[in-house]
Amino acid sequence: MTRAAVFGSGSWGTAFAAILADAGCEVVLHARRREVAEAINADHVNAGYLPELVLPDTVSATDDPAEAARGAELVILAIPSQTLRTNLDSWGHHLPAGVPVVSLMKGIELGTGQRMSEVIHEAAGIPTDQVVVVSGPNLSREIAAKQPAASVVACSDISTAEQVAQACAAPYFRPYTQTDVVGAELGGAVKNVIALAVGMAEGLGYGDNTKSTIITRGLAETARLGAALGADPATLMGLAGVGDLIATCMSPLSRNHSFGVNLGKGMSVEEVVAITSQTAEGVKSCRSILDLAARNGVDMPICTGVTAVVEHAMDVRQLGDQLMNRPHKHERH
Ligand SMILES: NC(=O)c1ccc[n+]([C@@H]2O[C@H](COP(=O)([O-])OP(=O)(O)OC[C@H]3O[C@@H](n4cnc5c(N)ncnc54)[C@H](O)[C@@H]3O)[C@@H](O)[C@H]2O)c1
Ligand SMILES: O=P(O)(O)OC[C@H](O)CO
Repeated sequence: MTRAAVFGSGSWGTAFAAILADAGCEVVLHARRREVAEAINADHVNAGYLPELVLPDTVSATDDPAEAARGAELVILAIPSQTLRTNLDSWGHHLPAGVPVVSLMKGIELGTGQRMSEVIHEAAGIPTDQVVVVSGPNLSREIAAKQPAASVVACSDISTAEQVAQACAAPYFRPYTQTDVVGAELGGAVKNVIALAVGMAEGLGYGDNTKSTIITRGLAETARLGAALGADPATLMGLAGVGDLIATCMSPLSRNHSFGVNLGKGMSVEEVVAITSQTAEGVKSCRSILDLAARNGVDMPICTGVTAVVEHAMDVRQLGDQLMNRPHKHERH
């Protein structure tokens, strides 16, 4: 039985712990707060995040990172992107050597413009051929309800990707292996910003033509960034690209989508943050994605507009006009 350590006991870390357990792993979940770990051990439920999910007996929890990491044959990281480096600086030295380290995060680090796999490599010294990315249309509440879904397991070393895919293959969770780590990570990070834009459009009262237009042109700007950074275009047409883009942009369960809806309805960023208890990665990563695009000479008009709204440089009601009134161009450019 593979022993897996999951760091981050929020929505996705908890749902992924259940996937691993249902795939036959013994799982230790690391929670920052002792009372959360104790409640999970006592009740087999993480009430603050996924109260409807009863965790199997093979999932236990601890607030001690050394204890979580001890003997792990597989490490999973499911914490907010902008706090990953601080977390790894604090307990990354406990991670066992020579085991796959899986990123579930969907963001780009502010300041450095690094993808999460790059942060893991740099901050925890994990060799790149042991860093794995799992990304796809995986809304945690649907996964927790054991509704069928698939995902991409990407690693530069295909045998490591296959090892991780084997460990997380559950009856309701179907992994597909990949070697395009860059494409998988960009698809996951940029779709959050596009989902904010779709949410804003919905909040402003626009319908499905508008939303489909944003999704499709959002995919176009993701593909341009991917091309500049060496991603395989096919990855962005797959589960980690268009698959996740559709799920996140269309679902009321998406935190990014919901955040955008509230902005479109006229709430301020601060007001939405105040009522949002979970991570909406696009709000922080819009700036880092835009900086990464600028450094690579890539035009990302939807990300530019979303960032302007998030940073108070533009009223949400101006976003549509700004996007519609740009010079006309060929669809492929
Ligand atoms: N929830 C989903 O449906 C889902 C699906 C796929 C990917 N993801 C990605 O997984 C990552 C984690 O998302 P989530 O939904 O589990 O988030 P969440 O907000 O539900 O949970 C975040 C977890 O990280 C912990 N954490 C550690 N250090 C922290 C810090 N300094 N500040 C705040 N929290 C800290 C929190 O305690 C919490 O357990 C994100 O990058 C997200 O985009 C989420
Ligand atoms: O709730 P969101 O917007 O963070 O999206 C969750 C997942 O990334 C969907 O695949």
